Amino acid sequence: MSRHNILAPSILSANFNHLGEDIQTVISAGAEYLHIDVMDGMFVPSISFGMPVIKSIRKEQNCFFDVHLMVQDPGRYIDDFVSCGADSITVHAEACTHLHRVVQSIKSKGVRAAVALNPSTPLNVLDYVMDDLDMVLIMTVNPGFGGQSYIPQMTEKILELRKKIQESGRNIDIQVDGGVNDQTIHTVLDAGANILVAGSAVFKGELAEKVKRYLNIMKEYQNY
Ligand SMILES: O=C(CO)[C@@H](O)[C@H](O)COP(=O)(O)O
Ligand SMILES: [Fe+2]
Repeated sequence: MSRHNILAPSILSANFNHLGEDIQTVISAGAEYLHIDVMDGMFVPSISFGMPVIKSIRKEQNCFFDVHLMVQDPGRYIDDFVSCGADSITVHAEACTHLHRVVQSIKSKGVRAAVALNPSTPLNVLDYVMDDLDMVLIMTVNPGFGGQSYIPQMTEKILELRKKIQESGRNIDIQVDGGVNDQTIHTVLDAGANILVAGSAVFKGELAEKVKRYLNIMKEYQNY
């Protein structure tokens, strides 16, 4: 079966002094998604950036905005993130009291809907929303910071999710986020992930070279 693999550089690890240029570099090198981490200091300990920053990037970029909301009760902000340019919105299952309602609200705005699971959250919390999802995000670190190490037990979780999706005949992307780098990229692709977020591995290196190298590796897994 043919699989569409996508690289999603996370700007959390970018140098904000020249953010616009660096985004252009990773997109020109072939990255299809731009991963945008929003943190509220409540759901996760850290605070990153929000709507004004995204809006301002959107003025100069028409690439795909993959917005990862690490925000408590994200249903309050769906309209805002759609109007600042999100193409896909990911909410955490753990942050939503009414997950089904939030997913419906994202879909009703005509953008892609995704749910993220923290490392300790089991896959079965998705059972009754799966039909409405375009993507599931398996967190391979505890959310909140860039530059953490991949949690090895998450490989089993990715494998299990890939099996579940295959058996159901659904067409749902599996995104992984956290600790994806030279050491772990083959592991997550082997396990069945097809959208790879990479923050520090891309932005702390030679940007274009890193993106191209990862895309070449991902090509080897197209017929998985
Ligand atoms: O959502 C998050 C962190 O919570 C991420 O998207 C990070 O930005 C990934 O960074 P690396 O682990 O790739 O450095
Ligand atoms: Fe993220």
